[in-house]
Amino acid sequence: MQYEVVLPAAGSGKRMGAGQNKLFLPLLEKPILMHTLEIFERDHHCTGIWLAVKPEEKAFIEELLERYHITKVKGLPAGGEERQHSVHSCLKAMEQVEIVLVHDAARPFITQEIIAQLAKVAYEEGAAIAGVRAKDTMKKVRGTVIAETIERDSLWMIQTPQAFRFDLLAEAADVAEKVGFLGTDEAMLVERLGHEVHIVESSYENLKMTTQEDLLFGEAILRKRVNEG
Ligand SMILES: Nc1ccn([C@@H]2O[C@H](COP(=O)(O)OP(=O)(O)OP(=O)(O)O)[C@@H](O)[C@H]2O)c(=O)n1
Ligand SMILES: C[C@](O)(CO)[C@H](O)COP(=O)(O)O
Repeated sequence: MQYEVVLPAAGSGKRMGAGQNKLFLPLLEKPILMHTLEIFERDHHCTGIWLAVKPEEKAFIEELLERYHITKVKGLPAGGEERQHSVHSCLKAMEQVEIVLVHDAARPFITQEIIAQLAKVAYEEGAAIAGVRAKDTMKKVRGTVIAETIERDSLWMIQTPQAFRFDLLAEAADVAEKVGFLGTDEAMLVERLGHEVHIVESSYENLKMTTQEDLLFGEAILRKRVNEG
């Protein structure tokens, strides 16, 4: 199933504490952003990449695209204040396609098998998101006191990619903007419209590089993959 992908890359990386966009930090000598881009560059089903960037970082990212021979980028629209705004900025710049994936540029370990499964379910059902089952006991806490232990069997930790029929996500993003709703993922915007969103079981390796220790885990994942060939 063919698709185009939106990669929000206009964050600040505050929780990484590196004093710069964390996507430029290296994992085994290659910037995190380029690891992510190479996955979609290599995937024959991906027909276009849209990268939301900070205007002041655009020229540097264009240099990186050339250096790493990334050819599928169709546009680098300006990102916004929040991740949702950055994604919306790409959706507004795109031509109508059948299936669009949204994937955090900060998740450089997604596999082509999971991407393919998401695109297929989105084609059949309209909306599909990646996630993994919660592994720890989950509790709601008020202040420092446990308010409730939440039944774990139905809890999933949600990741990206999130795949949609383009017109469904575009409408959901437009409505959210109109009413001033801010979600932490794209599925929330689609759920608000009353549309079912399906889960596709992903991998615990599909980490988001968020804090310093993620870089250690990330390098370990890359080394394992290199050793496995
Ligand atoms: N206004 C924003 C905020 C985030 N992102 C992107 O959304 C993805 C997930 O966001 P997150 O991990 O929260 O990244 P940052 O916002 O950079 O991190 P922090 O919240 O620690 O500042 C990242 O690829 C990030 O670049 C974006 O395009 N535009
Ligand atoms: C969309 C997301 O990756 C789902 O887990 C995540 O919410 C994005 O990160 P943020 O820290 O909430 O911006």
